[in-house]
Amino acid sequence: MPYGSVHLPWTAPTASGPIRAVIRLPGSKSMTARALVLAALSLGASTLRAPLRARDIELMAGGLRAMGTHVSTVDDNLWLLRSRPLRGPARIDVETAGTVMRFLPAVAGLADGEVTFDGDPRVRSRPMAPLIGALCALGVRIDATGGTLPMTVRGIGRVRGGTVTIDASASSQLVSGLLLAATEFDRGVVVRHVGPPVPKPHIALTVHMLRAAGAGVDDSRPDVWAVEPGRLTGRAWDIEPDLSGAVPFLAAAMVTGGAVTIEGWPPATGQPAGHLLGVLRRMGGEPALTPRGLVMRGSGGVHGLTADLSGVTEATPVLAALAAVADAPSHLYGVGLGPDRIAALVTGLTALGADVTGDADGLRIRPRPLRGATFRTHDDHRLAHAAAVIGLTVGDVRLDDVACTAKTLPGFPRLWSTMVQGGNGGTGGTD
Ligand SMILES: O=C(O)C1=C[C@@H](OP(=O)(O)O)[C@@H](O)[C@H](O)C1
Ligand SMILES: C=C(OP(=O)(O)O)C(=O)O
Repeated sequence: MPYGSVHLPWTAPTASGPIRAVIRLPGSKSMTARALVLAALSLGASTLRAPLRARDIELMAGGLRAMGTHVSTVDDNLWLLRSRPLRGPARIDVETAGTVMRFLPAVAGLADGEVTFDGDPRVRSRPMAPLIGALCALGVRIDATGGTLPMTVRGIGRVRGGTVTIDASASSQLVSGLLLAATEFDRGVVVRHVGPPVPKPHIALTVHMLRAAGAGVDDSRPDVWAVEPGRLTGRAWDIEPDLSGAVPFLAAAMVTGGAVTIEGWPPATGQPAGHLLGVLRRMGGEPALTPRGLVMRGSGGVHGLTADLSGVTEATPVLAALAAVADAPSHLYGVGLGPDRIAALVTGLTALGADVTGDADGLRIRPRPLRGATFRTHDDHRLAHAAAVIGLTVGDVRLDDVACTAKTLPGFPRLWSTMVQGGNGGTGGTD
C-alpha cells in the first residue's frame, strides 16, 4: 500500500515534568541511502551494518533491486548487497522520497534498458528539471515532458560524463545525484553550480562517503565537485545513528528543561551535526558529548533565534516549534523547505495559536500562548515532529496523521510516548 494512503490520528503526549531519557535511534537516512547506491555500483559484495529500515529506504532498495542489484535485508542489522549488471526495463515509484527521485536517475542511465520513474503528486512538484538537464548534457537520454516525474530514462549501459553546469540552489540532492554514480561514467564528472547558494552539508556527506568508497573526489574549488572515473569495490558500511532524526528528541529536553541522551552519537561524523548543535545551543540547549552519547540538557528556557538555516534545512520544522515557545521572536531564513512545506508549517503552527508568517525563504515567529487544536501534517514527517514537540507543553495537540513519520522512523509514536512517560526508547537504560 503506498505510503500516505494510511492515516493515523494521534494526540501528542504532554510531559508532566522534565524529560529524562536515553534514546537509541536507527541509522541515518542520508547515510543508508548513499551506502545503498554506492554498494550497487561497487564490484562484488557490500554490507550495511545498522541501516535505517524506513519507507524512503525501502523505496531506494526497491529501486536498485528493480534494476538488477541483489539487496538482502533479511537481517535487520546487516544488509547484504551484491552488484549485478544494471538493466531495464524497470518501473520505480519514488512515492514522496526526494533522495530516491534525485539519486537513482543517474544510476538508471548506467542501466541497459528503459527505467521509468513516477511518484506522488507532491514529489512531482519538487525541483527536478536541473538534474534532468544535467544528465542529458552528460549523455543520458531522458523523456520527461514536464521537466519532472513521470519520466523515462533510456539507459544504454554507459554514460559519457564530463563537465556540466547546474543551478542546484533548489536542492543539494541535485548535486549529490550527479556525484554518486559518477565513478561509473566514462569520463567521470565535473559539476559546477551556478546560481544562488546551494546548501553544502549533504553534498559534503556525499563527498565523504564517495571517498570512503575509494573514489577520487576534488572539492577544493567553491561550488565545483569533480569525481574521477574508476571502479569502486564493495566494502562494509557502518551506518551512524540518524542525527537529523534526533532533532525532536533533543528539542524535547529543551522545552521541558530535562536531559535526553542520544546513544551512539558519533564523535566525528560526515552528517551535518556541528551546525545543528550550534543552532540548538543558541536556542538555549546545552549539548555535551559523553562516552555514552550526546546529552542535551534544557537550561529551563528556549531562546528566540535569528539564523540562516541553510545548513540544517531538515531541522526547520522542529526549530520553528521551539521558536513558537521561545522567550523572544525568531527569524529563521534560508530554510530551503519550498513554498508548500513553509505554507503547511505556517498553517499548522497558526492553528495552535502561534503568531507566524512565512515568505519564500523563511519564517518569522513571535511567541505567544499556544492552545490545543488539530495540526495537519500534510504527509510530512518533520511537521509531525514539530507538532509533537509543541504537544509536550501544550495539551490536546491532535495530529491528523502520525503515520507519515514512517518515512524515516517507523517507530516514532511509540518511541516518543515511551520517552515522555519517563521510559527510555530503543535500548533502555536511564540517564
Ligand atoms: O542528500 C540528502 O540525504 C538530503 C539532503 C537535503 O535535501 P535538500 O538539500 O533538498 O534540503 C535534506 O533536506 C534531505 O532530507 C536529505
Ligand atoms: C524531505 C525529506 O526527504 P527527501 O528530500 O528525501 O524527500 C526529509 O527527510 O525531510
